[in-house]
Amino acid sequence: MKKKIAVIYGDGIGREVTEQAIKALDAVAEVYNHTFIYERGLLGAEAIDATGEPLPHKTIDIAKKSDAVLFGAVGDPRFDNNPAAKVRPEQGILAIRKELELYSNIRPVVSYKSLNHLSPLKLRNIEQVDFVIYRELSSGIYFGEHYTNNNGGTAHDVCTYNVHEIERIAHSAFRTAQQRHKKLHLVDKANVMETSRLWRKTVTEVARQYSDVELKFMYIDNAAMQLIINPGQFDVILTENLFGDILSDESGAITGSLGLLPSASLGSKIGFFEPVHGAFNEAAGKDIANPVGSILSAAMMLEFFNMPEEADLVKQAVSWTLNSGFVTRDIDSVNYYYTSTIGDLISDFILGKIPDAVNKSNIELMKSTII
Ligand SMILES: NC(=O)C1=CN([C@@H]2O[C@H](COP(=O)(O)OP(=O)(O)OC[C@H]3O[C@@H](n4cnc5c(N)ncnc54)[C@H](O)[C@@H]3O)[C@@H](O)[C@H]2O)C=CC1
Ligand SMILES: CC(C)CC(=O)C(=O)O
Ligand SMILES: [Mg+2]
Repeated sequence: MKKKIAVIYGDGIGREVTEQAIKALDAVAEVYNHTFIYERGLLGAEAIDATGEPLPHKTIDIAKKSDAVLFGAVGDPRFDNNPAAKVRPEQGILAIRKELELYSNIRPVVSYKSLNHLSPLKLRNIEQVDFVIYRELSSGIYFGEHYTNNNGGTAHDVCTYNVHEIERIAHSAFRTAQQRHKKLHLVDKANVMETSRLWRKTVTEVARQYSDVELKFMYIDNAAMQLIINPGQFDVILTENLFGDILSDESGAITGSLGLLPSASLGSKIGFFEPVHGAFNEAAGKDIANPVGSILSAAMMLEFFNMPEEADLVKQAVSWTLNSGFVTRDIDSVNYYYTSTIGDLISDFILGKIPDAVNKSNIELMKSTII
Protein backbone atom coordinates (compact mmCIF):
# COMPACT_ATOMS: atom_id res chain seq x y z
CA MET A 1 0.00 0.00 0.00
CA LYS A 2 1.18 3.54 -0.71
CA LYS A 3 0.58 6.31 1.85
CA LYS A 4 1.58 9.94 1.96
CA ILE A 5 2.55 11.17 5.41
CA ALA A 6 3.07 14.81 6.34
CA VAL A 7 5.88 15.03 8.89
CA ILE A 8 5.96 18.01 11.22
CA TYR A 9 8.82 17.95 13.71
CA GLY A 10 8.04 21.27 15.40
CA ASP A 11 10.29 22.32 18.25
CA GLY A 12 12.41 21.00 21.11
CA ILE A 13 12.58 17.19 21.11
CA GLY A 14 9.99 17.04 18.30
CA ARG A 15 12.55 16.18 15.64
CA GLU A 16 14.48 13.50 17.52
CA VAL A 17 11.43 11.54 18.74
CA THR A 18 9.68 11.78 15.37
CA GLU A 19 12.80 10.48 13.62
CA GLN A 20 12.54 7.29 15.73
CA ALA A 21 8.88 6.89 14.71
CA ILE A 22 9.92 7.23 11.07
CA LYS A 23 12.54 4.50 11.57
CA ALA A 24 9.76 2.22 12.84
CA LEU A 25 7.50 3.13 9.89
CA ASP A 26 10.34 2.49 7.42
CA ALA A 27 10.96 -0.91 9.00
CA VAL A 28 7.23 -1.73 8.68
CA ALA A 29 7.28 -0.59 5.05
CA GLU A 30 10.21 -2.93 4.35
CA VAL A 31 8.61 -5.95 6.05
CA TYR A 32 5.16 -5.50 4.50
CA ASN A 33 6.21 -4.00 1.19
CA HIS A 34 4.41 -0.69 1.74
CA THR A 35 5.53 2.68 0.43
CA PHE A 36 5.43 5.60 2.83
CA ILE A 37 6.20 8.96 1.26
CA TYR A 38 7.07 11.74 3.69
CA GLU A 39 6.74 15.46 3.15
CA ARG A 40 7.93 17.92 5.78
CA GLY A 41 5.93 20.90 6.98
CA LEU A 42 6.80 23.61 9.49
CA LEU A 43 4.85 24.43 12.65
CA GLY A 44 5.45 26.30 15.89
CA ALA A 45 8.61 28.24 16.73
CA GLU A 46 10.49 26.72 13.77
CA ALA A 47 7.76 28.10 11.50
CA ILE A 48 7.73 31.51 13.21
CA ASP A 49 11.50 31.75 12.71
CA ALA A 50 11.24 30.79 9.04
CA THR A 51 8.04 32.60 8.02
CA GLY A 52 6.76 34.76 10.89
CA GLU A 53 3.66 32.53 11.18
CA PRO A 54 3.16 29.61 13.64
CA LEU A 55 1.13 27.75 10.97
CA PRO A 56 2.18 28.65 7.41
CA HIS A 57 -0.37 27.98 4.61
CA LYS A 58 2.13 25.64 3.01
CA THR A 59 1.95 23.34 6.04
CA ILE A 60 -1.85 23.21 5.82
CA ASP A 61 -1.58 22.35 2.12
CA ILE A 62 0.96 19.59 2.78
CA ALA A 63 -1.24 18.15 5.56
CA LYS A 64 -4.42 18.26 3.46
CA LYS A 65 -2.73 16.49 0.57
CA SER A 66 -1.54 13.68 2.87
CA ASP A 67 -3.22 10.56 4.25
CA ALA A 68 -2.06 11.40 7.77
CA VAL A 69 0.17 13.72 9.76
CA LEU A 70 2.97 12.66 12.09
CA PHE A 71 3.70 15.48 14.52
CA GLY A 72 6.35 16.02 17.20
CA ALA A 73 5.67 18.97 19.53
CA VAL A 74 5.76 22.75 19.62
CA GLY A 75 6.98 25.20 22.23
CA ASP A 76 10.01 27.33 22.92
CA PRO A 77 11.23 29.09 26.08
CA ARG A 78 11.71 32.31 24.06
CA PHE A 79 7.91 32.51 23.90
CA ASP A 80 7.05 30.75 27.19
CA ASN A 81 8.99 33.42 29.05
CA ASN A 82 7.50 36.33 27.14
CA PRO A 83 3.87 36.91 28.17
CA ALA A 84 3.67 39.87 25.77
CA ALA A 85 4.50 37.78 22.68
CA LYS A 86 1.80 38.33 20.06
CA VAL A 87 2.59 35.20 18.05
CA ARG A 88 3.14 31.91 19.89
CA PRO A 89 4.19 28.42 18.74
CA GLU A 90 1.18 26.83 20.47
CA GLN A 91 -1.15 28.88 18.23
CA GLY A 92 0.16 26.71 15.39
CA ILE A 93 -0.92 23.38 16.85
CA LEU A 94 -4.30 24.77 17.93
CA ALA A 95 -4.88 26.26 14.48
CA ILE A 96 -4.04 23.06 12.60
CA ARG A 97 -6.36 21.04 14.88
CA LYS A 98 -9.15 23.47 13.99
CA GLU A 99 -8.24 23.59 10.30
CA LEU A 100 -8.25 19.78 9.99
CA GLU A 101 -11.39 19.48 12.19
CA LEU A 102 -9.64 17.14 14.61
CA TYR A 103 -12.31 16.96 17.28
CA SER A 104 -11.51 13.61 18.85
CA ASN A 105 -8.18 13.22 20.63
CA ILE A 106 -7.65 9.60 21.68
CA ARG A 107 -5.02 8.98 24.35
CA PRO A 108 -4.59 5.35 25.45
CA VAL A 109 -2.89 4.72 28.81
CA VAL A 110 -1.47 1.26 29.46
CA SER A 111 0.91 0.23 32.22
CA TYR A 112 3.84 -2.08 31.45
CA LYS A 113 4.38 -4.82 34.03
CA SER A 114 8.13 -4.61 33.68
CA LEU A 115 8.11 -0.86 34.38
CA ASN A 116 5.57 -0.79 37.19
CA HIS A 117 8.21 -0.91 39.90
CA LEU A 118 9.73 2.29 38.43
CA SER A 119 6.44 4.22 38.54
CA PRO A 120 6.22 6.94 41.20
CA LEU A 121 2.90 5.40 42.28
CA LYS A 122 2.41 2.38 44.53
CA LEU A 123 2.47 -0.93 42.68
CA ARG A 124 -0.99 -1.99 43.79
CA ASN A 125 -2.48 1.15 42.21
CA ILE A 126 -1.03 0.70 38.77
CA GLU A 127 -1.35 -2.98 38.03
CA GLN A 128 -3.66 -3.64 35.10
CA VAL A 129 -4.09 -0.02 34.10
CA ASP A 130 -5.66 0.10 30.67
CA PHE A 131 -7.90 3.03 29.85
CA VAL A 132 -8.35 5.53 27.07
CA ILE A 133 -9.05 9.23 27.27
CA TYR A 134 -11.35 10.79 24.68
CA ARG A 135 -10.49 14.47 24.83
CA GLU A 136 -12.53 16.96 22.80
CA LEU A 137 -9.89 18.77 20.74
CA SER A 138 -11.28 21.53 18.58
CA SER A 139 -13.47 23.60 20.88
CA GLY A 140 -13.84 24.72 24.50
CA ILE A 141 -11.75 27.26 26.33
CA TYR A 142 -8.66 26.84 24.11
CA PHE A 143 -10.70 28.09 21.18
CA GLY A 144 -12.84 30.72 22.88
CA GLU A 145 -12.06 34.41 22.81
CA HIS A 146 -8.93 35.36 24.74
CA TYR A 147 -8.68 39.04 25.57
CA THR A 148 -7.81 41.57 28.22
CA ASN A 149 -9.49 44.83 29.12
CA ASN A 150 -9.37 47.33 31.95
CA ASN A 151 -5.91 48.37 30.66
CA GLY A 152 -4.68 44.80 30.91
CA GLY A 153 -5.96 44.52 34.48
CA THR A 154 -8.62 41.92 33.57
CA ALA A 155 -8.20 38.82 31.40
CA HIS A 156 -10.88 36.67 29.75
CA ASP A 157 -10.80 33.18 28.25
CA VAL A 158 -14.23 32.15 27.07
CA CYS A 159 -15.35 28.51 27.18
CA THR A 160 -18.07 27.60 24.69
CA TYR A 161 -19.50 24.23 23.65
CA ASN A 162 -22.51 23.36 21.56
CA VAL A 163 -24.54 20.14 21.38
CA HIS A 164 -23.10 19.09 18.02
CA GLU A 165 -19.50 19.35 19.27
CA ILE A 166 -20.32 17.21 22.30
CA GLU A 167 -22.41 14.65 20.44
CA ARG A 168 -19.83 13.82 17.78
CA ILE A 169 -17.04 12.94 20.23
CA ALA A 170 -19.50 11.24 22.60
CA HIS A 171 -20.51 8.82 19.83
CA SER A 172 -16.83 8.01 19.15
CA ALA A 173 -16.18 7.40 22.85
CA PHE A 174 -19.29 5.21 23.32
CA ARG A 175 -18.43 3.14 20.24
CA THR A 176 -14.97 2.52 21.68
CA ALA A 177 -16.44 1.64 25.10
CA GLN A 178 -18.65 -0.95 23.41
CA GLN A 179 -15.54 -2.66 22.06
CA ARG A 180 -13.73 -2.46 25.39
CA HIS A 181 -15.10 -3.01 28.90
CA LYS A 182 -18.34 -1.07 28.37
CA LYS A 183 -17.69 1.60 30.98
CA LEU A 184 -17.58 5.31 30.28
CA HIS A 185 -16.81 8.11 32.74
CA LEU A 186 -17.84 11.61 31.72
CA VAL A 187 -15.47 13.95 33.56
CA ASP A 188 -16.69 17.52 34.05
CA LYS A 189 -17.36 20.31 36.55
CA ALA A 190 -21.13 20.31 36.29
CA ASN A 191 -21.53 21.54 39.86
CA VAL A 192 -20.14 24.90 38.70
CA MET A 193 -19.95 25.27 34.92
CA GLU A 194 -22.80 25.72 32.44
CA THR A 195 -20.76 24.07 29.65
CA SER A 196 -20.32 20.99 31.88
CA ARG A 197 -24.08 20.82 32.45
CA LEU A 198 -24.58 20.85 28.68
CA TRP A 199 -22.05 18.01 28.42
CA ARG A 200 -23.99 15.95 31.00
CA LYS A 201 -27.34 16.55 29.34
CA THR A 202 -26.03 15.79 25.84
CA VAL A 203 -24.00 12.74 26.83
CA THR A 204 -26.99 11.36 28.77
CA GLU A 205 -29.04 11.63 25.57
CA VAL A 206 -26.34 9.99 23.45
CA ALA A 207 -26.01 7.18 26.03
CA ARG A 208 -29.59 6.03 25.21
CA GLN A 209 -28.18 4.63 21.94
CA TYR A 210 -25.54 2.63 23.83
CA SER A 211 -27.53 0.84 26.51
CA ASP A 212 -24.82 -1.80 26.92
CA VAL A 213 -22.37 0.87 28.15
CA GLU A 214 -22.45 1.94 31.79
CA LEU A 215 -22.24 5.74 32.02
CA LYS A 216 -20.86 7.37 35.17
CA PHE A 217 -20.30 11.03 35.98
CA MET A 218 -17.26 12.28 37.84
CA TYR A 219 -16.13 15.78 38.72
CA ILE A 220 -12.72 16.74 37.38
CA ASP A 221 -11.21 17.39 40.82
CA ASN A 222 -12.24 13.93 42.03
CA ALA A 223 -11.13 12.36 38.73
CA ALA A 224 -7.65 13.86 39.18
CA MET A 225 -7.44 12.11 42.55
CA GLN A 226 -9.08 8.83 41.46
CA LEU A 227 -6.54 8.51 38.63
CA ILE A 228 -3.81 8.34 41.25
CA ILE A 229 -5.47 6.20 43.91
CA ASN A 230 -7.39 3.79 41.68
CA PRO A 231 -6.61 4.19 37.95
CA GLY A 232 -7.70 0.60 37.26
CA GLN A 233 -11.38 1.63 37.65
CA PHE A 234 -11.33 3.52 34.32
CA ASP A 235 -12.12 2.14 30.89
CA VAL A 236 -13.08 5.13 28.70
CA ILE A 237 -12.83 8.68 30.01
CA LEU A 238 -14.72 11.27 27.98
CA THR A 239 -14.01 14.89 28.69
CA GLU A 240 -13.63 18.40 27.32
CA ASN A 241 -10.48 19.93 25.89
CA LEU A 242 -8.85 21.53 28.96
CA PHE A 243 -9.67 18.73 31.42
CA GLY A 244 -8.48 16.10 28.94
CA ASP A 245 -5.21 17.93 28.44
CA ILE A 246 -4.54 17.91 32.18
CA LEU A 247 -5.71 14.36 32.91
CA SER A 248 -3.63 12.90 30.09
CA ASP A 249 -0.37 14.41 31.39
CA GLU A 250 -1.30 13.14 34.85
CA SER A 251 -1.74 9.69 33.32
CA GLY A 252 1.91 9.80 32.30
CA ALA A 253 2.81 9.49 35.97
CA ILE A 254 0.79 6.26 36.23
CA THR A 255 2.71 4.49 33.47
CA GLY A 256 6.07 5.82 34.66
CA SER A 257 6.63 8.60 32.14
CA LEU A 258 4.74 11.10 30.06
CA GLY A 259 7.20 10.16 27.30
CA LEU A 260 5.45 6.80 26.83
CA LEU A 261 2.02 8.11 25.88
CA PRO A 262 0.80 8.31 22.26
CA SER A 263 -2.24 9.95 20.76
CA ALA A 264 -4.40 10.01 17.66
CA SER A 265 -6.49 13.02 16.71
CA LEU A 266 -9.33 12.20 14.38
CA GLY A 267 -12.13 14.10 12.74
CA SER A 268 -14.04 13.70 9.58
CA LYS A 269 -11.02 13.63 7.27
CA ILE A 270 -7.36 13.27 8.03
CA GLY A 271 -5.67 11.56 11.00
CA PHE A 272 -3.08 13.40 13.07
CA PHE A 273 -0.68 11.48 15.28
CA GLU A 274 1.46 12.93 18.04
CA PRO A 275 2.86 11.98 21.44
CA VAL A 276 1.00 13.42 24.44
CA HIS A 277 4.06 15.30 25.70
CA GLY A 278 5.31 18.73 24.69
CA ALA A 279 8.62 20.08 23.39
CA PHE A 280 10.66 19.22 26.57
CA ASN A 281 13.13 21.86 25.42
CA GLU A 282 15.74 21.15 28.13
CA ALA A 283 16.36 17.76 26.51
CA ALA A 284 16.43 18.93 22.89
CA GLY A 285 19.41 17.68 20.90
CA LYS A 286 20.71 15.52 23.77
CA ASP A 287 19.37 12.20 22.50
CA ILE A 288 17.80 11.46 25.90
CA ALA A 289 14.06 11.94 25.28
CA ASN A 290 11.78 8.93 25.35
CA PRO A 291 10.68 8.21 21.76
CA VAL A 292 8.05 5.59 22.71
CA GLY A 293 5.09 8.04 22.74
CA SER A 294 5.96 9.05 19.20
CA ILE A 295 6.57 5.47 18.01
CA LEU A 296 3.25 4.30 19.49
CA SER A 297 1.57 7.28 17.78
CA ALA A 298 2.96 5.87 14.52
CA ALA A 299 1.37 2.52 15.49
CA MET A 300 -1.96 4.34 15.90
CA MET A 301 -1.41 5.80 12.44
CA LEU A 302 -0.99 2.27 11.06
CA GLU A 303 -4.32 1.29 12.68
CA PHE A 304 -5.85 4.35 11.00
CA PHE A 305 -4.44 3.07 7.68
CA ASN A 306 -6.24 -0.20 8.41
CA MET A 307 -2.97 -2.06 8.92
CA PRO A 308 -3.70 -3.83 12.25
CA GLU A 309 -0.98 -6.47 11.86
CA GLU A 310 1.63 -3.81 11.18
CA ALA A 311 0.44 -1.76 14.17
CA ASP A 312 0.63 -4.84 16.40
CA LEU A 313 4.18 -5.51 15.30
CA VAL A 314 5.22 -1.99 16.31
CA LYS A 315 3.51 -2.43 19.71
CA GLN A 316 5.23 -5.79 20.19
CA ALA A 317 8.58 -4.19 19.36
CA VAL A 318 7.95 -1.47 21.95
CA SER A 319 6.93 -4.02 24.60
CA TRP A 320 9.96 -6.17 23.87
CA THR A 321 12.28 -3.18 24.17
CA LEU A 322 10.80 -1.94 27.45
CA ASN A 323 10.49 -5.42 28.95
CA SER A 324 14.13 -6.12 28.07
CA GLY A 325 15.21 -3.09 30.11
CA PHE A 326 16.07 -0.86 27.16
CA VAL A 327 14.65 2.39 28.46
CA THR A 328 15.45 6.09 28.41
CA ARG A 329 16.47 8.18 31.41
CA ASP A 330 12.94 9.24 32.37
CA ILE A 331 12.21 5.56 33.15
CA ASP A 332 15.47 4.49 34.75
CA SER A 333 17.88 7.21 35.86
CA VAL A 334 20.74 4.75 36.38
CA ASN A 335 20.74 2.37 33.41
CA TYR A 336 19.44 4.23 30.45
CA TYR A 337 19.88 4.31 26.70
CA TYR A 338 19.92 6.95 23.98
CA THR A 339 16.74 7.98 22.18
CA SER A 340 18.31 6.84 18.92
CA THR A 341 19.41 3.50 20.41
CA ILE A 342 15.84 2.76 21.48
CA GLY A 343 14.64 3.73 17.99
CA ASP A 344 17.24 1.42 16.40
CA LEU A 345 16.27 -1.49 18.67
CA ILE A 346 12.58 -1.06 17.91
CA SER A 347 13.14 -0.92 14.16
CA ASP A 348 15.54 -3.90 14.35
CA PHE A 349 12.88 -5.90 16.18
CA ILE A 350 10.35 -5.03 13.47
CA LEU A 351 12.86 -6.16 10.84
CA GLY A 352 13.37 -9.42 12.75
CA LYS A 353 17.03 -8.62 13.40
CA ILE A 354 17.04 -9.00 17.20
CA PRO A 355 18.70 -12.20 18.38
CA ASP A 356 16.75 -14.18 21.00
CA ALA A 357 19.16 -13.38 23.80
CA VAL A 358 20.41 -9.88 23.11
CA ASN A 359 23.49 -8.92 25.07
CA LYS A 360 22.73 -5.62 26.77
CA SER A 361 26.38 -4.85 27.42
CA ASN A 362 26.91 -4.66 23.65
CA ILE A 363 24.51 -1.77 23.45
CA GLU A 364 25.86 1.50 24.60
CA LEU A 365 24.66 2.62 28.01
CA MET A 366 24.23 6.32 28.60
CA LYS A 367 26.77 8.01 30.84
CA SER A 368 24.83 9.30 33.82
CA THR A 369 26.89 12.50 33.73
CA ILE A 370 25.54 13.59 30.34
CA ILE A 371 23.18 16.19 31.83
N1 LIG B 1 1.42 19.14 21.88
C1 LIG B 1 2.38 20.04 22.07
O1 LIG B 1 3.04 20.43 21.14
C2 LIG B 1 2.65 20.52 23.45
C3 LIG B 1 3.51 21.58 23.61
N2 LIG B 1 3.84 22.00 24.87
C4 LIG B 1 4.88 23.04 24.94
O2 LIG B 1 6.13 22.40 25.23
C5 LIG B 1 6.96 23.28 26.02
C6 LIG B 1 7.39 22.56 27.29
O3 LIG B 1 6.24 22.37 28.10
P1 LIG B 1 6.22 21.51 29.42
O4 LIG B 1 5.10 22.01 30.23
O5 LIG B 1 7.56 21.47 30.03
O6 LIG B 1 5.75 20.05 28.94
P2 LIG B 1 6.57 18.84 28.30
O7 LIG B 1 5.58 17.79 28.02
O8 LIG B 1 7.43 19.30 27.20
O9 LIG B 1 7.52 18.33 29.47
C7 LIG B 1 7.09 18.13 30.80
C8 LIG B 1 8.02 17.13 31.48
O10 LIG B 1 7.65 15.82 31.04
C9 LIG B 1 8.79 15.02 30.82
N3 LIG B 1 8.80 14.63 29.41
C10 LIG B 1 8.02 15.10 28.41
N4 LIG B 1 8.27 14.46 27.27
C11 LIG B 1 9.22 13.56 27.52
C12 LIG B 1 9.90 12.59 26.74
N5 LIG B 1 9.63 12.38 25.45
N6 LIG B 1 10.85 11.83 27.35
C13 LIG B 1 11.11 11.98 28.65
N7 LIG B 1 10.51 12.87 29.45
C14 LIG B 1 9.57 13.66 28.89
C15 LIG B 1 9.99 15.86 31.23
O11 LIG B 1 10.29 15.56 32.57
C16 LIG B 1 9.50 17.27 31.13
O12 LIG B 1 10.15 18.14 31.99
C17 LIG B 1 6.11 24.51 26.26
O13 LIG B 1 6.49 25.49 25.35
C18 LIG B 1 4.68 24.06 26.02
O14 LIG B 1 3.82 25.10 25.62
C19 LIG B 1 3.37 21.39 25.98
C20 LIG B 1 2.49 20.34 25.86
C21 LIG B 1 2.05 19.85 24.60
C1 LIG C 1 -0.68 23.76 23.19
C2 LIG C 1 -1.37 22.75 24.03
C3 LIG C 1 -2.84 22.89 24.00
C4 LIG C 1 -0.96 21.38 23.61
C5 LIG C 1 -1.17 20.36 24.67
O1 LIG C 1 -0.85 20.50 25.81
C6 LIG C 1 -1.73 19.08 24.29
O2 LIG C 1 -2.30 18.94 23.24
O3 LIG C 1 -1.65 18.14 25.09
MG1 LIG D 1 -0.96 18.69 26.97
